[in-house]
Amino acid sequence: MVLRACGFVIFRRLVQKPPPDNIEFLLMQTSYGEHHWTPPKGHVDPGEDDFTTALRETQEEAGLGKDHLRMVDGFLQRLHYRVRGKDKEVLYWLAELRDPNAQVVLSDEHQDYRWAKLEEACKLAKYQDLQDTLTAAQRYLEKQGKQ
Ligand SMILES: Nc1nc2c(ncn2[C@@H]2O[C@H](COP(=O)(O)OP(=O)(O)OP(=O)(O)OP(=O)(O)OC[C@H]3O[C@@H](n4cnc5c(=O)[nH]c(N)nc54)[C@H](O)[C@@H]3O)[C@@H](O)[C@H]2O)c(=O)[nH]1
Repeated sequence: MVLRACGFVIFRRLVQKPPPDNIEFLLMQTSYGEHHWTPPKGHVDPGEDDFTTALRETQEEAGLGKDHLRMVDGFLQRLHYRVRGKDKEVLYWLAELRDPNAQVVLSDEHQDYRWAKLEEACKLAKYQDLQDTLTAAQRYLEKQGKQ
């Protein structure tokens, strides 16, 4: 059985800085296990579609709902890694926080969060596949900005 989780790479743009240095990614640190950092995401419930999971988990874990977010079309990353002997697939969509000052509200599952520029975000993310995902998001947004 393949474990499956879905979520959002969420970013905000700082108004006081010019692109591309104005992009910050949201990473959250688990309150359990090895206290790893990831964007909001979680397991797909039985019968639930992937995008609904991503929205639900983002609401539950970060207190950010659909109205807080602007979806970025055309970006979807699939990560594959092993967790406790099982294959896991994680899907991340990309969304911008509409109000860069909107408050993140954590659940019991996380003990800390950070808005981080790409370099710091990659350090927190630690895993190469998640670093690649964040880098792909940054490149995607920079490319969009040039069009
Ligand atoms: N007490 C306790 N409880 C736990 C533990 N574990 C879970 N719970 C419970 O489960 C619930 C969470 O439910 P959801 O929110 O629905 O699901 P997810 O968001 O999917 O949550 P997970 O944390 O299970 O999944 P991952 O983030 O995938 O971490 C799993 C492993 O993979 C590594 N890893 C992480 N990201 C990457 C990556 O991008 N790339 C690579 N290569 N590796 C990566 C990571 O370092 C770790 O070793 C919690 O409420 C807890 O009750 C635990 O160790 N102790």
